[in-house]
Amino acid sequence: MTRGQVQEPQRQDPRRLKVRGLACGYGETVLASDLDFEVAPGTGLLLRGPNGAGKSTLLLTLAGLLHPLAGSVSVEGHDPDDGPALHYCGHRNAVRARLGVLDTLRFWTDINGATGMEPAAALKRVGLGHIAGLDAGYLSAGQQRRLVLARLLTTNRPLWLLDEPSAALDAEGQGLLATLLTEHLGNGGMAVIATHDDLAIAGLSTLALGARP
Ligand SMILES: Nc1ncnc2c1ncn2[C@@H]1O[C@H](COP(=O)(O)OP(=O)(O)OP(=O)(O)O)[C@@H](O)[C@H]1O
Repeated sequence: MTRGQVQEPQRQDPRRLKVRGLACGYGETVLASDLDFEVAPGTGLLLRGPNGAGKSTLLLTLAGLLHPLAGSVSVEGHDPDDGPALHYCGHRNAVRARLGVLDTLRFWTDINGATGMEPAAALKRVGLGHIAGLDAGYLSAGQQRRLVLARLLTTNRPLWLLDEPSAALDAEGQGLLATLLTEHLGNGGMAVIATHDDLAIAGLSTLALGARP
């Protein structure tokens, strides 16, 4: 730096998923407790653990679809004027059988906000461009999963909560998922992903949930 130049302070992205003292479960059944973690821009968290450990339950709690049994979840630094902070993609693909593939994506995009890719371009990106007019009910399991990935692309939201996103995806589809996640994190996004598969992506740490007795 030459004399007289003022160095701009590094603009820190203030957004964070912040979890404090969180317990989640159903009624008297506590599946996980005393959870304290943060997910910062450009990073993600993998939820690991055996069947029934509570990964989906934790994701639902992070998404605000289940009340915490204790503690708090917040997405700090997110401007509500920018719309909802997160995408939640659960086990089910939320596909209506008699609605076309492109129309399904347009339907979601109309609801969620057209802040990302054009639906037709997003379909091509996930490898479904050639069947845009097909009724979504005729998609294979892996193709339905790809359609869900396209939903992430048509509406920009900083935090992706993904439950088994690679389920039913072939090797190429798993590579696509890794690429989309890498790009999302590279753009300052955040992610929490429950999976039994390997996801070779930089910037991920792991939270292991225990087995139930
Ligand atoms: N609504 C509910 N009421 C009571 N118990 C529930 C409810 N939903 C799920 N459970 C139980 O909570 C436990 C954790 O389920 P969860 O789906 O979170 O596990 P998971 O770690 O995601 O498992 P998997 O790897 O099989 O997807 C299971 O024993 C399940 O039966």
